Amino acid sequence: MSATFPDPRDRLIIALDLPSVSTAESIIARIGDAATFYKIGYELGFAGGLGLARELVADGKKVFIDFKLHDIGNTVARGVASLAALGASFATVHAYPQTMRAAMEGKGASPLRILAVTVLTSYDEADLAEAGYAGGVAATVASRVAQAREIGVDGIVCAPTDAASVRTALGAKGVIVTPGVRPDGAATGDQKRVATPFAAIRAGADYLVVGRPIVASPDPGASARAVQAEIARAVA
Ligand SMILES: O=c1ccn([C@@H]2O[C@H](COP(=O)(O)O)[C@@H](O)[C@H]2O)c(=O)[nH]1
Repeated sequence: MSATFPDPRDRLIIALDLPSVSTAESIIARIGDAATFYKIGYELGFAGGLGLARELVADGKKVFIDFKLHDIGNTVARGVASLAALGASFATVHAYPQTMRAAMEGKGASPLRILAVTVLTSYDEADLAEAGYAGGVAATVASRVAQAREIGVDGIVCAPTDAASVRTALGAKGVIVTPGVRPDGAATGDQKRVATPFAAIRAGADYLVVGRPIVASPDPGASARAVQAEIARAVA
């Protein structure tokens, strides 16, 4: 693991994949102090969520902006500089070398950590082949992690099922963030490479991203605390 976490709450990142700021605010209020870290992606980000991100930062929460940037270098660097100014803790880019270099340049001396997305957790071997990548999931993840490490990116987003091999390739220094996390019995939805919170932490993940199993739960605070209890069991 690349960091120490005195509080298991800090290792859970809740994905606010919700249609409006008011819906997100209501879920955040119900979760209360059970969460310290929120992720904002396309759905909420394109519905006014960047203002909410600023408010969360002002309230002392950590914010992950998950727009998975990929564009010409100048555009990526300037976009990342704006996310650094917003006070985000994490931001994602696709793991293409030019994009990763531009993002590292754009963040400058800010504490924003750039995470490179390897192979989406909704992809299996057939999806990757259909997208034109012949090498298979494990080899593609390995080659992207090697390039990310060479460039000096701060961390990696990968499936929990890839976390052990990514940790070996990355060494102790890089951060590993795993979406595709599902408590036992939770619906997988469109996620294809999944594991439980316990297994993800044991495989070497630093942070777990969990969305629907928490934000669509009848009691989001209790669901968040259940994931954190599993994280605590995994590190005990
Ligand atoms: O490979 C990836 C990269 C990012 N994500 C994001 O994580 C959450 C997962 O939400 P769930 O509801 O827990 O499935 C979502 O915001 C994705 O955009 C990912 O799933 N896989």
